[in-house]
Amino acid sequence: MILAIDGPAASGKGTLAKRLAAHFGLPHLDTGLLYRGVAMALLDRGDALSDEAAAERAAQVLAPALLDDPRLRERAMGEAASVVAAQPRVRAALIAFQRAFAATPGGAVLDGRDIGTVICPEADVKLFVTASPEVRAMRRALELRTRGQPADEAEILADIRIRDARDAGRADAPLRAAPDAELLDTSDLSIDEVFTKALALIAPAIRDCTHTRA
Ligand SMILES: Nc1ncnc2c1ncn2[C@@H]1O[C@H](COP(=O)(O)OP(=O)(O)OP(=O)(O)O)[C@@H](O)[C@H]1O
Ligand SMILES: Nc1ccn([C@@H]2O[C@H](COP(=O)(O)O)[C@@H](O)[C@H]2O)c(=O)n1
Repeated sequence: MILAIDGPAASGKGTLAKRLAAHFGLPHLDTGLLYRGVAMALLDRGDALSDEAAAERAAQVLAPALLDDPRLRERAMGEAASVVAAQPRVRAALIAFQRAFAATPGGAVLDGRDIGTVICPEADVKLFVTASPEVRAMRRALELRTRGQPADEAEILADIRIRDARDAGRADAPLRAAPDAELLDTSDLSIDEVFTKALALIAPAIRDCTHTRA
């Protein structure tokens, strides 16, 4: 059973994906970390983020162990990731790893921007998680402050708007809901409420999937 969870930055898709993965006993891949890893490799080497050949090489040799590096979670890395993610050669180099993960026996949960549209268009469950930019900025600011990092909510909101526009506006695998995705706006929902609503939304697909395999 493959669960594809897409949505814009800080919408809560990762939180939901982790929770669903634990609930169904499936492995989870946060695919944003792959693009963050490519960006970090370029920045560490002093390569320009716009150097598509260098970015493609970094994507081809990306080591899964790198995905645990806490620097990947830094705010600037999200912005840098969205620059390299607009490059078709980078996206192409990361497809095989994501599809292999999705093909884990028993299934997997992947979250990102193009899981339901490009990586796993055949996914059994597709959710597109959103929240207003203001709510996302507030949640991200709270998250950063909890980690002891500075957080200016107005700056974060501006970043989020830029990232949304870049992710949705790129030619290759833009951020968008798959036509058969369930939409889930989390703006006015707590983390527990989002989980409960997601379970209700995906129940028919889970039932179909379980019956087909029985
Ligand atoms: N429903 C919710 N209510 C309140 N806070 C939430 C909710 N869902 C997620 N959060 C919090 O919002 C922040 C962003 O959530 P999360 O990391 O899941 O978003 P994301 O969409 O995966 O972000 P990114 O695209 O940057 O990976 C986290 O601090 C998380 O704990
Ligand atoms: N499937 C994906 C996942 C991510 N991206 C790009 O990476 C940036 C960082 O992602 P986060 O989920 O960690 O915020 C994001 O802004 C996208 O540009 C992607 O293109 N496809």
